[in-house]
Amino acid sequence: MAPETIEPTAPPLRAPSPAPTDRPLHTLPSPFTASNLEVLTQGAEALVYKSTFLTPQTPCVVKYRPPKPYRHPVLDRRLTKARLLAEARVLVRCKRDGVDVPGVLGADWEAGWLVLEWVEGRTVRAVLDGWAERGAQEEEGVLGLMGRVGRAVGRLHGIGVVHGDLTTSNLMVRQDERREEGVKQTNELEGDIVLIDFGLASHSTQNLQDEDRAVDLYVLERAFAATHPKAEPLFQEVLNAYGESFKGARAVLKRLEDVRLRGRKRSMLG
Ligand SMILES: Nc1ncnc2c1ncn2[C@@H]1O[C@H](COP(=O)(O)OP(=O)(O)OP(=O)(O)O)[C@@H](O)[C@H]1O
Repeated sequence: MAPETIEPTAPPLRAPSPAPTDRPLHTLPSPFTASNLEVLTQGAEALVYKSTFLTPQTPCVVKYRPPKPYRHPVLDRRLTKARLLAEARVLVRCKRDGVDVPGVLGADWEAGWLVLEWVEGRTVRAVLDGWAERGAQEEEGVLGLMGRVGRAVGRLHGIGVVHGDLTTSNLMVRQDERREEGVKQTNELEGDIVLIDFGLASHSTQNLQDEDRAVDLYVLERAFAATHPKAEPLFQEVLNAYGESFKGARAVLKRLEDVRLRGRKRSMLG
């Protein structure tokens, strides 16, 4: 696809002056309406909604990147488009190569939205918080969960994708479908791991370095230490499973040791 060029008639490259009216910036165009959208999160970059615009029985996720009033409109549109396309491409690639991620159902990069498959379940963060509140028992269940997280990240790295923001909020535990059929899922620690939020992901078959993969693991390790102190001692299980998950995983674990060392030096220097 030919790169977009800024037409000579475009306004000069400076921030536009504030709009004279209080035009709402976060309005999604049709087919989205207030009655088929429910806000899930409001991040700095994106608004994430649960939507029933397809059918009331088929929920989906709408990820909307609203225009940034402080950015030049031409650059803003170009950046939004690039980010949405990058996220959609990585998700499609993952799905194709058997990594469990939400499917892309649609996108309109001019309007700034992406529609993704709804994952029935909870984030690993919520699951581990619940487990800690219940007294951090069922260690075996958490070890199993850790192993599945390690294998899921390994599969991702094995196809040449680095997530870029691996936290326990960006990993979901898919709820067992049997629950919908009335058979209660006995243990919420069970369920496949689904990776979400590929807004910062990068993909490359040639240039992906062990360093990038090791930094991905390091971010996850730090997230566990900061948000789940009770689960941290079990984190080694993530690394054990990761080490077995693809050819080259052990070299990444070796590199992780260097990344940790640099991290420690940095925190000692303040
Ligand atoms: N496909 C999905 N199915 C179910 N829930 C989802 C799905 N995608 C996101 N969520 C929920 O919405 C929350 C926010 O989503 P996400 O992490 O993609 O957005 P974000 O962090 O605001 O995005 P970005 O980092 O790209 O600005 C998740 O933590 C999760 O609870």
